[in-house]
Amino acid sequence: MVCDSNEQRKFSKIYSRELKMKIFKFGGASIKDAAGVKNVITILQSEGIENTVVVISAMGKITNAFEAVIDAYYYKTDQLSEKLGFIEAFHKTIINDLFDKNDPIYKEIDILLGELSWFLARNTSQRYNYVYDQIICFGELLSTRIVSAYLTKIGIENNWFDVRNYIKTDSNYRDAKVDWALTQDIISKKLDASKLNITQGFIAANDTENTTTLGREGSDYTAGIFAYCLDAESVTIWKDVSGVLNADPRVFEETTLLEQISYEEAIEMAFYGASVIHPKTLQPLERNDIPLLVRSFINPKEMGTRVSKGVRLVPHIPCFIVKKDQILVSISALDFSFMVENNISYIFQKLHEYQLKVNVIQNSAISFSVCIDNKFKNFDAFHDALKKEFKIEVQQGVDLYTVRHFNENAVALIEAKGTSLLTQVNKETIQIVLETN
Ligand SMILES: Nc1ncnc2c1ncn2[C@@H]1O[C@H](COP(=O)(O)OP(=O)(O)O)[C@@H](O)[C@H]1O
Ligand SMILES: N[C@@H](CC(=O)OP(=O)(O)O)C(=O)O
Repeated sequence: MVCDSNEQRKFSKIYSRELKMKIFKFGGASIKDAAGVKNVITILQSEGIENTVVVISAMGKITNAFEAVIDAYYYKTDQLSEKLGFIEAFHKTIINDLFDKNDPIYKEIDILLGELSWFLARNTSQRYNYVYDQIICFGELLSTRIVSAYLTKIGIENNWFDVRNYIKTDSNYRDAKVDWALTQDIISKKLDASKLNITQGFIAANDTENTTTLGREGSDYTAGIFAYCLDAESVTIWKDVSGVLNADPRVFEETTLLEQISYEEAIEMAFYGASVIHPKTLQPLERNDIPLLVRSFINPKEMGTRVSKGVRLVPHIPCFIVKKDQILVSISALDFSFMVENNISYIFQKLHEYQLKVNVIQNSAISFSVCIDNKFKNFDAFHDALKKEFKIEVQQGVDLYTVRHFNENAVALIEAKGTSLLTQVNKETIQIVLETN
């Protein structure tokens, strides 16, 4: 029988879709202890383990523990061996709970910790960001070795690989940019799509094989990179919450699950500071129209949130995003002249130079206000650089609330939390800077 070309196209689409890969990402919270590792394996078994890439972060809060090692090493404090001891003991406790004493994992962990000691002893570089990436990567190398070994122990064949041989970046340590063409070429040629693949999130390598990283909390982004390069069926990020909620549950007592949101909505939420999805993750998915599912590793039977193209927000309710500990700065010229293009562009240049992230901007004829994040602790230097030419008023420790799809009740809820210092409204979004104490 000869199929017409439409039929053929339909068939090949269905067929190729069946062969498409799934990408799963498990963050630190999901594997913070031995019970967490077992739970991840149960989820993999019930979801199906073929044609899958599993991207895994460092266990629990171990990346923070590695940052303490980096500081002790770089600034030569006497706490280095204590900080290293904590990391070793943390992982050994987990493997003691998961494996028999003669399991090869003990040797693998010792080899990795030996490589780390070797680096600490031999490194001569003074470049902080380079040193940071060469050390921080051991969190993900350790966690993925443990998960892979546990799968092997219980008889599930899997393919552990070093993601640094797949994702290639420039040499901008701690915030490296992906070389998409090279990465796609390597992934499409090397990755065995038929297997259960286990690899690291967050880390990558440059063209001289040095480790680079994609920015803190970058494992979601790694999942997005694999999904894009493999034109995957979907990406599932497994979290300790039921999905994307309409507010951060650590700040708001009552929250509602968003069952369905568009990429655009998710990008807006991430832009305004919602920390549940890493902002860079969505772009590669949106480009290839790959759905992102955010599901609970605590209740894996629940559907969670589906992020996809052009869909309505369901349910259509106000969504709250909070950024704590911001600085509100109001800047005006000393001679009361207008704040126009030339001085505003000069101020922006300085904000960029001192790595101050601007979250709200408002200007009037003679003053210009910005609400900023002082993540890199450069605010005092910025203030010193500007105070000779401008009058600057500063209010530290304020909170920035953003409400998407706001209504009267939502605004009243926020305003009841403190004194409103600045409000900015546009069609879908209101931003309120609050003093709360
Ligand atoms: N809008 C939101 N919806 C769901 N969770 C949110 C939201 N805003 C903030 N969170 C917080 O994000 C946390 C999950 O993100 P994160 O800790 O980075 O996970 P992981 O370690 O798995 O990457 C949740 O525990 C929750 O407290
Ligand atoms: N371990 C890295 C990368 C990451 O994304 O972790 P998590 O998925 O636990 O947020 C970090 O903590 O920054």
